[in-house]
Amino acid sequence: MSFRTQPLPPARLNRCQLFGPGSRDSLFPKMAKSDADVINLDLEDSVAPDDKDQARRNIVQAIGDVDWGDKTLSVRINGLDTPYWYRDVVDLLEQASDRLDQIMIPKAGNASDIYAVDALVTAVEKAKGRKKPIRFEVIIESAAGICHVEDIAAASPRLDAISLGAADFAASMGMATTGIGGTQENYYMHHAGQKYWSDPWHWAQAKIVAACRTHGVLPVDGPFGDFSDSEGFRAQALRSATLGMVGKWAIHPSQVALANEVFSPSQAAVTEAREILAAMEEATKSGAGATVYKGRLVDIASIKQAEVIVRQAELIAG
Ligand SMILES: CCC(=O)SCCNC(=O)CCNC(=O)[C@H](O)C(C)(C)COP(=O)(O)OP(=O)(O)OC[C@H]1O[C@@H](n2cnc3c(N)ncnc32)[C@H](O)[C@@H]1OP(=O)(O)O
Ligand SMILES: O=CC(=O)O
Ligand SMILES: [Mg+2]
Repeated sequence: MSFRTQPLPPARLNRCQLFGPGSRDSLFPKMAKSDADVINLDLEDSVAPDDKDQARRNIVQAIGDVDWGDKTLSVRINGLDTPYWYRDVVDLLEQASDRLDQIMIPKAGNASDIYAVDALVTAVEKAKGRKKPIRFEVIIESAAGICHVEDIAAASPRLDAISLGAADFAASMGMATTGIGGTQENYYMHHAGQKYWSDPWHWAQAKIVAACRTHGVLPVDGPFGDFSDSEGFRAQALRSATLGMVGKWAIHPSQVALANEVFSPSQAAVTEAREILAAMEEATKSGAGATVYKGRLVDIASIKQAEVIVRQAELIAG
C-alpha cells in the first residue's frame, strides 16, 4: 500500500448516462424528463457531418431553455482528429449558459489530448469570465487510449469520469465483431462438448477502473447497442458493477431503468453492509481486528467494502 491515500471520486450519481443526437432536438425534453443521472447531448458520431453546425446551435439553445432538473448535463464534442472539435468547444463555452456541467472528450489517445482541450477551455472561460469551471469526461475507445489510460486519468483536475466506448474500441483493436458491447458469439472456450462464453471487454474495463480509482475518477461502462436485449444489457451492467464501474450509458430510453437498477445497491445489500459495519464496530471495541458475520470472516478491509455500498446508498437517498 502506498503512503498516498486513494482519492475519492466526485460524490455524485452516475448510474445512467442517456445519449441523444444534437441534431434531434425533439428528444431533448424527453431526455430531461428521464430518470438518467447524466444527460449527454451528442455532437459526435450520432450527428452527420452536414448537421454539425445545426446540432451545435440546437444544443447551445437547449442548454439554456430546457429544464434539466438536477441532472449532470454533458455535451460530447467531436474528436481531436476532426475539424469540428475546436468550434464545439468555443461555441459551447462562449454561447451556452452556465447550466452546462461537462464536456465529453471522445477517442482520447493520450494525456496531451486532454491537455489541449483543457488549454482551450481555460482560455475561453477566462475570456468570457465564466464563473463555473467546466468538468471533463473522457471516452477510452482506441488501442492508444487503453495503452495510455493511466496518464489520461491523471491529465486534468477537471476530469470526473472515464467511459469505455465498446464500438470504436472494437474497431480500433481490429476485433472481429459489429456488436456494440455485451456477449460476443465467437468469444468462448470449449470443453467436454460445451461452450463457455467469456468476456472480451473485461481486461479493458479492469484497466480503466484501476486508472480511475488511482486518480479519483468515476469509471463508467459505455454503450450496449442492442436495445431490444434487456437481459443482455443487464448481464453486461452487472459485470461492470461487479468490476467497480459506477454506471452505464443508455442509447435508448428503455435502458435507463435497467442501468439505474443495477447500479443502485439493493435494500438487502445495504442492510448487510450496515450490519457488517456494526459488527466491526463491536469487534473494534473489544480490541479485535476481525470477527465473524453470518459464518464468514469480516475484518478491517470489510469496513471499506461495506462503505462503498453505504456511500452509494447515501448518495441515492440524497
Ligand atoms: C455506439 C457508439 C456511440 O457513440 S453511442 C452514443 C451516440 N448515439 C446516440 O446518441 C444515439 C441515441 N439514440 C437514438 O438516437 C435513438 O434512440 C435511436 C437508437 C436512433 C432509436 O430512435 P427511435 O427509432 O426514435 O426509437 P423509438 O421509436 O424506439 O423511441 C421510442 C420513444 O423514445 C423516444 N426516444 C428515442 N430515443 C431517445 C433518446 N435517446 N432519449 C430520449 N427519448 C428517446 C422516441 O422519441 C419515442 O418517443 P415517443 O414514444 O414517440 O414519445
Ligand atoms: O462512443 C462510444 C463507442 O462505443 O464508440
Ligand atoms: Mg465512439
